Amino acid sequence: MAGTGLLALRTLPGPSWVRGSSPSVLSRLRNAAVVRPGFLSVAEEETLSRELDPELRRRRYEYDHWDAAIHGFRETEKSRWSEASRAILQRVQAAAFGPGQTLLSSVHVLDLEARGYIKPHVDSVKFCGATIAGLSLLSPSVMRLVHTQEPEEWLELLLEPGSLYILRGSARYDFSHEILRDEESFFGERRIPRGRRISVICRSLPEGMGPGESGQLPPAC
Ligand SMILES: O=C(O)CCC(=O)C(=O)O
Ligand SMILES: [Fe+2]
Ligand SMILES: [Mn+2]
Repeated sequence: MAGTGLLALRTLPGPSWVRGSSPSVLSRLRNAAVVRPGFLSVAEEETLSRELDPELRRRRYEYDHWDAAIHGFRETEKSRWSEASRAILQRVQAAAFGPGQTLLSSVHVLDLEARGYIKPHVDSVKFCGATIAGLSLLSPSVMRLVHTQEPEEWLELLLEPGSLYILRGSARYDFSHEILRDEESFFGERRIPRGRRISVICRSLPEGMGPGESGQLPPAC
């Protein structure tokens, strides 16, 4: 029947910050790819960006990530935080990670310039465990997840400033993730203009690695 696909997409169940190629992929990943818009209060967003901005500004934007996945970025691995930021990171840990999961001791802070973007990749299993949780600051963006074996299966997450996203299990292992460049930054029909975006990313330790071994990890995962 003509138009059925479109009708199906329009009537997909689920929150308005997650879109998917089909109802089945949406329901399969319901707990594996999660967006919590407004996770941060405006004051918390300001706390984080005020703390991070001066540290990031000391660096230059780069155009070749070691695995060539990220363009137009600068980054830092941060392990010392103000008390106010530590409280925020503890909320992230409680919201995204299970009691049995240990986190990497340093948090990945990534600053993408307005024309910066992240190409599709799966975070290395050598350096990162089952769960990735990221806070977005400053600019909205669209994260696209595509199944590595069946590329017709995809999900798009609308990441507004102040939102938290969580990728775990199948969403983390079986799907690549990317942040769309400005020219391609649409959430369905809706244009999401990209500006500078800072993300604060917490990851669990690789499976089977004890906290004592995390010192051997490379600076960025
Ligand atoms: O900026 C983000 O939220 C994701 C970054 C990312 O995918 C990575 O560093 O592996
Ligand atoms: Fe990644
Ligand atoms: Mn990385």
